Amino acid sequence: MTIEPTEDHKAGGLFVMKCGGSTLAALPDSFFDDLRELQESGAQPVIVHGGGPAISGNLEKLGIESRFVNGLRVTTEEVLDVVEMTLSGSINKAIVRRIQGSGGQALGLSGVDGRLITARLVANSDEVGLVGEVTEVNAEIVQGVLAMGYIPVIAPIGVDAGGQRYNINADTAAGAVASFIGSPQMIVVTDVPGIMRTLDGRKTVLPSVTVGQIEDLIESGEIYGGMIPKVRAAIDCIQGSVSEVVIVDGKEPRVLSRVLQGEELGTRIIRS
Ligand SMILES: Nc1ncnc2c1ncn2[C@@H]1O[C@H](COP(=O)(O)OP(=O)(O)O)[C@@H](O)[C@H]1O
Ligand SMILES: CC(=O)N[C@@H](CCC(=O)OP(=O)(O)O)C(=O)O
Repeated sequence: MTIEPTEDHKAGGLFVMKCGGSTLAALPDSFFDDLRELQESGAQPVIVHGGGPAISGNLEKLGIESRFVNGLRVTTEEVLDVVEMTLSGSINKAIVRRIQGSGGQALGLSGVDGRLITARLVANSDEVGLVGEVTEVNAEIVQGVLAMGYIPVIAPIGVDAGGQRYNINADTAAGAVASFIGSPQMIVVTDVPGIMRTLDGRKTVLPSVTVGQIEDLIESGEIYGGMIPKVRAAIDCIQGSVSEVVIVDGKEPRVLSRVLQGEELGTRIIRS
């Protein structure tokens, strides 16, 4: 089974949207109405979501401290139970319910289901524990769900051949899904209007940045914290089938359709 993106994908074809935990609760109903309209008009959205703040909140309730190394959660088996419960459970189903509430069709999955996301330990697992990097995404499952008329809503948990599960940063997982399914575009929906930098003492959104400029922005400290995995995932997937990654604020009205129509909104990360 193959997916044929429309000639002009910006008018509505296959695209991956990553939705951050920072913004999920703040997304207005109109965001999901826009998504439903896109689905009705023939677009093929694929959602990969985060949920970092909800995981930290659940860990805190259990008296478990959250620790991060370079933006990655230090993940023990005990932490992983909470990560999986939160991402594959409450967060995933909340997104599915909101899409359905707007009249759209959605099907929730985690990377474990059908071995959708195969992963292995990251190189610095001695520091971060059971954190995974993606080795493969089963594109046929994504294509099958889309062909049935549902929006796949994917929680970023990976699994290996031996059945071990891994916690995967949601930006990293979204970039890998975009690459493996051959999506021309990834839209990263977050809580800021794009990549910002301070110019003349004022914070301004950069309309576009190249892969080359990103390293300088990280080096100078202007890109830090949660923005780092986003831009790193962008760099990785832009080297493949994805031609651009757009970082936008989910509270912006009709943000998805406006980005897909090519409106200058947020920050576009492009090859050069
Ligand atoms: N240059 C930058 N421009 C905008 N935001 C930045 C920048 N550098 C770091 N950030 C931070 O990145 C955050 C978004 O990442 P994160 O909180 O992990 O969001 P999400 O949950 O959507 O993945 C912003 O709220 C902001 O604090
Ligand atoms: C390894 C790792 O750090 N995994 C993340 C997965 C969730 C995530 O990435 O959520 P956001 O998109 O909201 O940040 C975590 O445990 O928080």
